[in-house]
Amino acid sequence: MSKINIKSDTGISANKIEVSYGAENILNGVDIYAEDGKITGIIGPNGSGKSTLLKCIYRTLKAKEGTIMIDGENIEDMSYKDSARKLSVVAQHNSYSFDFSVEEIVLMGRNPYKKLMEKENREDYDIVYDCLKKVGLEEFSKRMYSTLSGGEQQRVVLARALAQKTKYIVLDEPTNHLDITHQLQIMRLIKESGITAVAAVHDLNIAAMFCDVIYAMKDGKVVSYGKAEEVITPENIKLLYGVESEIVRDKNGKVHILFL
Ligand SMILES: Nc1ncnc2c1ncn2[C@@H]1O[C@H](COP(=O)(O)OP(=O)(O)OP(=O)(O)O)[C@@H](O)[C@H]1O
Repeated sequence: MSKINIKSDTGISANKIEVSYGAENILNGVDIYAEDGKITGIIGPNGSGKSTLLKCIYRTLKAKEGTIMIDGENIEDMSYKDSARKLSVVAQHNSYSFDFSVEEIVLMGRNPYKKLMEKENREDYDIVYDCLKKVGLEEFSKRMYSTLSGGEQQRVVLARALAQKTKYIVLDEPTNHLDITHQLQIMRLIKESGITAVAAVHDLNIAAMFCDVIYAMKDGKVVSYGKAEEVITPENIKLLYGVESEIVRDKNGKVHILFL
């Protein structure tokens, strides 16, 4: 693999990240770089370390070794409030200890801009309703989150992340639970919003359609990275998943995978 071309003052870089649970190494010196304005995809089989890497970036896990830099600043030197103004998250599993309405959950996206006990204002509500509209859920604002389907819940969590108005977003399988209409809607929304995204994506065709750069992970290491056509090859699919495949191009020239 060639050297990753990192700009030191913009984007998100994960540098030589190592994580272990007990004696088991989960990430073995992972380097990735998410360039401003691009969607960076992370693919790889179950258990390859995608979520673990994303958790280090969104600060629910501290790496044993290595650094995460956002716009040239080490996240360890940032307050949680400051990093939450830069980076929002759509995690893989989202449950709440108490039941909240959809509106209340999306309003949580405004917390990084509030002082302790400060009330939401008109602008916050306008942002919340604009984001609910973007994910097609404005009619659901008063519904309780627990009563929504898995796909509707996923879109609420995305609306909350968008309401945070960050430059960067981390998404752990954002199309999980979504039917194909909503998978395409959500990925287009992320692409068109111009937000810089780092996303773990299981569906290789979705990754090929929407990601500008793809990193392929296996056993806690990056084994390939580049544009979709460089990474999504029959050889890499065999290496990652042990499956035979054929790559064809759709009418827009995007790679499309046929599993054999
Ligand atoms: N808290 C933990 N304790 C022990 N092992 C863990 C813990 N969290 C994750 N692991 C292990 O780390 C490995 C990587 O997990 P991770 O969730 O990062 O994989 P992934 O690539 O995101 O997988 P998936 O595609 O299934 O979501 C797995 O083998 C998992 O069992």
